Amino acid sequence: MVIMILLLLLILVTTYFLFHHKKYNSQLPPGSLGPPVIGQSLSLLKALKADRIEKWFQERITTHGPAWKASLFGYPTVVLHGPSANKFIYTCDGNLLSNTQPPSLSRIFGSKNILELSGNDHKRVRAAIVSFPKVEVLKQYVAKVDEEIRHHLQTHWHGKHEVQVQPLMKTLTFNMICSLLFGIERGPQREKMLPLFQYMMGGVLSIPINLPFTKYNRAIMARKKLVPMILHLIHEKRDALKEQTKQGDPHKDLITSLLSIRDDDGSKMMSEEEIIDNAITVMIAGHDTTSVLLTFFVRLLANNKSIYSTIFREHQEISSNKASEEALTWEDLTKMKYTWRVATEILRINPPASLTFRRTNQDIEYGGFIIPKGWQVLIAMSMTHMDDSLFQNPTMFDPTRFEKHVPSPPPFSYVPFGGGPRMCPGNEFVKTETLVLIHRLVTTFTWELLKKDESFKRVPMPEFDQGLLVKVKPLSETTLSCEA
Ligand code: HEM
Repeated sequence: MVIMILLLLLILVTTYFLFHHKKYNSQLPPGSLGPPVIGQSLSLLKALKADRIEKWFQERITTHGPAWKASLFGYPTVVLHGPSANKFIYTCDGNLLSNTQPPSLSRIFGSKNILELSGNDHKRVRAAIVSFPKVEVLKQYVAKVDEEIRHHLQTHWHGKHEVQVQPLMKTLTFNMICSLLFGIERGPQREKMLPLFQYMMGGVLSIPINLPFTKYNRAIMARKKLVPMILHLIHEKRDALKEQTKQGDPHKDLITSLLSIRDDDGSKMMSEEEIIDNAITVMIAGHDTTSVLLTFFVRLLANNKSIYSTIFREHQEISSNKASEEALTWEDLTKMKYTWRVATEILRINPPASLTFRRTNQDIEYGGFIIPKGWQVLIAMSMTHMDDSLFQNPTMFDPTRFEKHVPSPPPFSYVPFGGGPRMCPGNEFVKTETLVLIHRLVTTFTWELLKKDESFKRVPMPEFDQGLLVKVKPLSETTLSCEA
């Protein structure tokens, strides 16, 4: 019954758009909207699952050029390609191109989440969010990140012969966001929250049917349980702030930061509801993306001896100047330049968030075409990453392309973190977590893939079939040859 109603709604929406765009027929980009309702969604989903989206997009770019129409996920869509298309999507005024999420997602994230906001509201909430995960603040937290990572390795890697990397990277990133961004220390509170977040994340990527036992329903129920927990946290942090107004540190964690931030006229910048919705959004936005990068990094080091050796030397050099249990510092991270270039190249070849959608709020002219009001606009960021006019030998893994002396790629061609006013505010946080983790991994363990060709599906985030199974050994038991 529910499926029938959903199908009917889709047919109505599609019919509306079919008639509505008739007046623009000659000005629409080339391409076809495909079979009613389904359009090309199944074919794109299939390509995502098989990790063949570049081929899928390239075939259509070759046929139609850099702008073409299709019907995807229930909406007529214009798909764009190229740095200027990226710039258009990332910098276009929110009144023309909105980032509105489907209502099913807003029920999980909450209606006041940053992704939904535009104009001054977006600026205000974003200013509050970026006040925490920025370099000046993160510098003070390197030892804390290091402690969290060493505890993770001690608990989940030491003494094990085999580990599943991807689920562990998810646990690590959840703990890292809890510790640094929410100020929730290890213990029962975190443990209660973990399954609730997992249900919510499962719901974000599910079919939005709210019936008992569906993934989507579990996500809605999880949000209901999580909201009072976050509210309690907000009240605790507000009381703590009041008690220590003089010596208190407003940058203690993201939630304290959001509570402390004031407008020019001294009034609060964020309501409790906004803090709750954005705490949830930050967790969902940061969790799978970061854990995908870390998982690909572990896989690369197992597969590429030459890169592994160079990284190993970089980190040995840093440890050789420190006492054995000494925590890492910001200065140490600044010496991990090669490691970050490797991460940058991983993000080029395998951007965790592969597609960016927007919706038009009015008819828009782009590249001589009309994109009618209510249509979707889509870019796949890996398409500019794999464009040989922008990156030489794009399929070759080559971190040297990000060396200082090599000219930077043209603006808006390298976009794993998006760009413009909505560019990911978590990128420095990701960098800190990645550098510290790789340092601790390569100076403590060696590992090899148990299944050399373990594949992954994009659903839409890359998910390894067996979670990326690796065999681990403590470094002390391994004779290493560091010859590149
Ligand atoms: C490798 C890890 C990550 C990647 C690849 C990534 C990627 C992105 C991308 C592409 C966007 C822009 C989306 C758009 O324009 O539609 C974005 C936005 C966002 N990201 Fe990240 N992200 C990562 C980690 C994080 C982390 C750790 C956090 C939390 C600290 C975070 C929080 C956010 C937020 C709140 C937004 C929305 C910003 C806005 O609308 O103004 N992300 N991210």
